[in-house]
Amino acid sequence: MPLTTTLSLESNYQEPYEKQKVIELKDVCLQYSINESPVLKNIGLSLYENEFVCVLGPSGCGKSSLLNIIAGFQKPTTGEVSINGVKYSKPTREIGVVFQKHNLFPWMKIKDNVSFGLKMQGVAKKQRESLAEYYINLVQLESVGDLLPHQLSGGMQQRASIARTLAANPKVILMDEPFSALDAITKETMQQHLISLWQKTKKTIFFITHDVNEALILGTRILVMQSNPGRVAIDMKNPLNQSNKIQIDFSSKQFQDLRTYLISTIKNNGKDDRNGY
Ligand SMILES: Nc1ncnc2c1ncn2[C@@H]1O[C@H](COP(=O)(O)OP(=O)(O)OP(=O)(O)O)[C@@H](O)[C@H]1O
Repeated sequence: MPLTTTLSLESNYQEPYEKQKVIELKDVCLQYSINESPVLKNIGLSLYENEFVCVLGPSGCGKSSLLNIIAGFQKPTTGEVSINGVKYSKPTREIGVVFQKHNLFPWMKIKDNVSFGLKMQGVAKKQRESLAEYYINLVQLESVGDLLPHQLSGGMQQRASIARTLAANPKVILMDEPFSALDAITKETMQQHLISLWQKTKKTIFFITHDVNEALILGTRILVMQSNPGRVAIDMKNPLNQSNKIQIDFSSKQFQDLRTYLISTIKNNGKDDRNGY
């Protein structure tokens, strides 16, 4: 696949017609204060059903700001965001968020943490217990449902956070560096868990990471942002990850070339000085 054809300062990514557009950002700009330059400028971006979108970019380029806008936590200064064609500017149940640090309630058992959102939605006790059990099993935490968050390892806590997010049955899951605080082995296991969850649940995932390998392992699509102002510099299909296969050959030339290409583009703030890979 010639990457050079996908290079553009604006996102011109288009999915085949049979895929449903879930999230759409039109001309989104963000300026935190009138005295400061814009953090995000003219972002046009669509996220489609069952996509796993990984977002890379230099520190401070606006990745989390973009995620906060999609989550409805932050209102864009101009431009609009819609889900299934309906504009929104506040958090919606259809979008779940998983952060770098788990946000489980420390005083609640894992099963109660997982069912908390359902309780808030007024779901009957029996039904929320059975849904909590289903999602706890899905993230393979069945033996720890009665424990408190501090009794779990970091990876297990993150899995519980993911179960809590999934239990609310959102269409889209936004993840802001969810595995960056984990050790290398746990991170790898979590990546495998997440791929398997994504395959089972068919959610749209928008996943911020600083780790190029992680983006290449997980993403079906990779965005690279540039800074000052934050824009989408590269929007490409991940040629290594188009068939839901979990194993990627790290020693392959294609993997190494893509990795070098992405790293060089991030270092050069969105520009690839080697004209493709
Ligand atoms: N609430 C805020 N108020 C003012 N400025 C902010 C706020 N949040 C972020 N910024 C600024 O916006 C810019 C982009 O920050 P953001 O956290 O979105 O970038 P990022 O790409 O996620 O960074 P990193 O990779 O380091 O997490 C930075 O200059 C940051 O200081």
